[in-house]
Amino acid sequence: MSLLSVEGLGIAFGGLRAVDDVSFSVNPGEIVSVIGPNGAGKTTLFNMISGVYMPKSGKVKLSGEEVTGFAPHLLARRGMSRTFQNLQIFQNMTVLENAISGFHLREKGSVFADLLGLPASRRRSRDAQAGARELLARVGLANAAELEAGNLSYGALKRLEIARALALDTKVLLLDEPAAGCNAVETEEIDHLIAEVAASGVAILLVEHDMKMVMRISNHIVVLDHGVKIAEGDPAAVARNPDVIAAYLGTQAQEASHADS
Ligand SMILES: Nc1ncnc2c1ncn2[C@@H]1O[C@H](COP(=O)(O)OP(=O)(O)OP(=O)(O)O)[C@@H](O)[C@H]1O
Repeated sequence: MSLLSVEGLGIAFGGLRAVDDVSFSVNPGEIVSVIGPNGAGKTTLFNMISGVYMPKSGKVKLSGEEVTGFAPHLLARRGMSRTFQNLQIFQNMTVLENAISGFHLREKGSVFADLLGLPASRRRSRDAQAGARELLARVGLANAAELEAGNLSYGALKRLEIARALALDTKVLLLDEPAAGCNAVETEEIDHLIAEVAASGVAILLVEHDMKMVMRISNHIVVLDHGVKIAEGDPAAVARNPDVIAAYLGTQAQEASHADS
């Protein structure tokens, strides 16, 4: 069974159908990317899947259970986490503290138990610390645990954000432009990390503008244009699809005519 399935998802802003009747699914270990020209509806689709926007139509299912419009923390408890285009890292905290913060969404303990330092709360924080160190090792940041996050390179910050999103026994990981702002070396490190996470059985949904990266790491690509799914398939099939070529060439032609005028 698919870990994530999106069935006929749609939303409109005013009269504009930003996403219209989009369906696809992501299986364990699979990397699925959503691409499309600017304004195609990628971010809006992501926001509906991750509980930021309530869809007007359609369903989101996690392992067969309907979770349409569930708040992000409820999705996280069911195994779905996301990263954001803009880094959500606490720059003044250490790398380890940032990774630990990823564990707090799952915790059910009371604030009073934490304030009083009760045994259950001490155990939880020991577990979170051990889990966070494991995650840092997984993303190649074990040696940076005690550094202030603000001192990390941009690529390392992006990997820290992925580590934090993995803290919750994540089964479905949504990555919003994980390589944005990264140089070629950092992008390659993120490539490897995403492939490694997928190989561990996590279902990955990716929105990314770096087309080379998308073509390199995706098993399956969904193409949106004006809110509608115009194509899907493996990278080679999508790259030679005439509708996809026309959608991208159309945007370039528009940009060129704006540049001329
Ligand atoms: N909150 C909103 N209110 C009104 N219109 C919106 C809102 N969010 C997005 N839109 C519109 O919906 C359409 C899809 O936008 P969206 O940001 O999802 O596209 P995108 O594919 O992510 O674009 P980009 O590649 O530029 O990030 C656009 O026409 C956009 O102007």
